[in-house]
Amino acid sequence: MEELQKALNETSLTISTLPEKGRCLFTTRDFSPGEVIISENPYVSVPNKNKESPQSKCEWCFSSTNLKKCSACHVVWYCSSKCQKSDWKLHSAECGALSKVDKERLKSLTPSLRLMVKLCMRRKLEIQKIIPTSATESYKYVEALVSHMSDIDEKQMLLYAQMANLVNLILQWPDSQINIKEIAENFSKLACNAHTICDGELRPLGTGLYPVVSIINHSCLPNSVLVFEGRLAVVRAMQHIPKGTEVLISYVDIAGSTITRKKTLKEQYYFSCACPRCIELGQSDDIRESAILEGYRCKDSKCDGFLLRDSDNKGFICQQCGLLRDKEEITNISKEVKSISEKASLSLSSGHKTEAVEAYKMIEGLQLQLYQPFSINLMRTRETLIKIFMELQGWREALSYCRLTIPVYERVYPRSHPLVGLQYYTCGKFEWLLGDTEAAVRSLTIALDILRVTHGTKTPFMMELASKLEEARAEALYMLRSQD
Ligand SMILES: C[S@@+](CC[C@H](N)C(=O)[O-])C[C@H]1O[C@@H](n2cnc3c(N)ncnc32)[C@H](O)[C@@H]1O
Repeated sequence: MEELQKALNETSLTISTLPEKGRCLFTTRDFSPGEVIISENPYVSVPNKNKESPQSKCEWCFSSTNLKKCSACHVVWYCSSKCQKSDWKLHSAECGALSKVDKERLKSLTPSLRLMVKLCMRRKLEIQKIIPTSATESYKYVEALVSHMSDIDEKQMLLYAQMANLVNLILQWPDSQINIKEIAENFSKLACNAHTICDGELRPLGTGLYPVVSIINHSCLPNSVLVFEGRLAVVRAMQHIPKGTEVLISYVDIAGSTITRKKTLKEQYYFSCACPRCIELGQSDDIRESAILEGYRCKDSKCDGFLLRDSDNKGFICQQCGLLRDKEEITNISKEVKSISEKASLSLSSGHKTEAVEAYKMIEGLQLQLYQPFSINLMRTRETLIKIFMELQGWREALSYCRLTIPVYERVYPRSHPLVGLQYYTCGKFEWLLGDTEAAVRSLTIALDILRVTHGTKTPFMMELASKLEEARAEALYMLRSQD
């Protein structure tokens, strides 16, 4: 760790340990908004391949274009010989094992199994000195990661043990070289330390283990943000961070109520969050906010009061006008939403997009009767409608739903959050496509102001955004001049 501490000193960071959090990363100088605090290449990474992201991706850079399959294992793809060469030391070892796996077993080779196979391979190659270690890259930093083995239940433990056995079957190493218990523990480490690698628009591309970035703890009011530039994890300051402050990112979607966030963090990361937002739990402002985000609306459609469960458990009482909303009425609408949701997702997965639009619009209508206008469930339904309308090239409908989500985004995320910037970016793109140049300039300007802090300015994604804005500005100016 001394070696790592020395390397971190050069980037104005220091590792400390707090009894309630374990290891933490602190700043040793001030950081300005948008400044890179730390960046790290993955120790191991693997692209995703699932229903939501079915296309193959380059094993090294995650690109989905110009792909060629590895001719030996037929599992891994590369977009260029440069990427193939960069991955060669690790892949040549993995390739040998994968080529021996029979076709049936290959079908059940999930990204997490592959990530673990790569982790075992990298450890072995480090011991054999085929892959060198450095001050920031070494298996010893994987060993230092928290595993929460004592917190996981028997069922989970059994699952990890079964997965470890599958890894063993793939590796086919002699008994002396394999430690099933260590592999099972590493699965547990991946669950609370690995990061989803996303593109500039925060769409998931893969999973990576970044042992140094993994030292950073969580807050529901983070001062930093983790984004990816290809496979490189980059942590940027979202605000001014004074010297001596703990660097904090958010591990989960911070849009939920305090109860929801705390529950997710406890289930996945085994800690009780005591961040400045979470310590408000149970206070009147927090109760009100939770009821607005996740609770029901008043029976009187003209009243905008929030509802709390009544003491007799008959239903929910509006805190503004005192009306009772019957439990049974709420249950009936919720059941209807559930049943239409099942049909809607079925239509969507089977490619019947027009049918899916109708179903999601019905859900939206029911949710409008059920929830507050700032409801997170309602926002999620509208996000789905935006996605389907984009696929159907229904730009006008997509824009109107996008505009409806922005006030909710601005309420549930800090102003400087990348998701707020990206929603403005989406809105600006629709406005531009629909010829509303002035509105597009407004939306893209807000998007650029937010995203230059979270994403920097030099990535292809940010350069594209900047050039779109320039184009929109030039067109707006031209239109103004031609009106004169
Ligand atoms: C990715 S690791 C972060 C580094 C970790 N503290 C360590 O010692 O290696 C995630 C784990 O850190 C701890 N952690 C992260 N954020 C925390 C917080 N705000 N409060 C308490 N524990 C936290 C939890 O044990 C969690 O499972």
